[in-house]
Amino acid sequence: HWGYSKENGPDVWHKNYPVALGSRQSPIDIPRQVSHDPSLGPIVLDYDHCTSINISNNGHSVVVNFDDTDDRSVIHGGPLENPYRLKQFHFHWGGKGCDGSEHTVAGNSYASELHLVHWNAVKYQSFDQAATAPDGLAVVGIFLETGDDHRWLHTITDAMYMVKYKGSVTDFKGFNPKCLLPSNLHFWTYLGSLTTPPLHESVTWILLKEPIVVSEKQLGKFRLVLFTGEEEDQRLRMENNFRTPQPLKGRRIRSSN
Ligand SMILES: CC(C)NC[C@H](O)COc1ccc(S(N)(=O)=O)cc1
Ligand SMILES: [Zn+2]
Repeated sequence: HWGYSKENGPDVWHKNYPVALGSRQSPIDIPRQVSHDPSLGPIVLDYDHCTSINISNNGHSVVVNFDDTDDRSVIHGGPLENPYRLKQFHFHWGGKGCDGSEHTVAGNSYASELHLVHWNAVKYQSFDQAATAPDGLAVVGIFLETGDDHRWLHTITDAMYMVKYKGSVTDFKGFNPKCLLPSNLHFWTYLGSLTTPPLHESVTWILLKEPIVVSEKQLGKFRLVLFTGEEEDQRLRMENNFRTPQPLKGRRIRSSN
């Protein structure tokens, strides 16, 4: 099965997922100069009646899942022609003192990257169906840099204790990811893919320019989570669960204000 080690990591994913060598793969490096598109309106995250359900360890990341049976939590505006429904969010991070973001900015990585995953419920009947369509998904990427404690991240890192092992899941209700947003929503946007298998080329990426700040101590709690299940002999710490930047292949990246 795919993972992030030498024998099953990003460099060999193309063997089982040939789209890994495709023309709109993610993540990418965001160059210093990006064309500013004044026609790009602001993105709006309507998460007021947010409905988180649980938090789980899927063996690749820690995921907070949402009830996506109606349009209670949606993102719209920016490059999007429809509202997209919030399905889950998860993180990618590095090892102790090392960077672990997936996208880079002018060649620079951040300590971690948060992905808020949404799907186009106007055009498609389910997340899995939307995930195979070129306009099916919209993922908001938020960079995490180290500094002071993040005032709300502890609710997530405390819950991570409960999902130490692959396959574990625990209740996680009433969490509104709005508390994880930076102060301004200026963004870059481009057409890309899932950054893990099945690597479907179905994602409109919306990357926020302003990182949020979390402490090294809080990031350390991410690394107490394991890639491996409770019944496995090996105990592999979950860290460096990121794919490195992929070829741009002529794609345009647009910048909001
Ligand atoms: C059946 C298939 C579509 N299921 C997909 C699976 O849930 C993985 O979904 C995802 C969702 C988001 C991402 S990322 N890192 O690009 O935000 C990667 C994989
Ligand atoms: Zn991700």
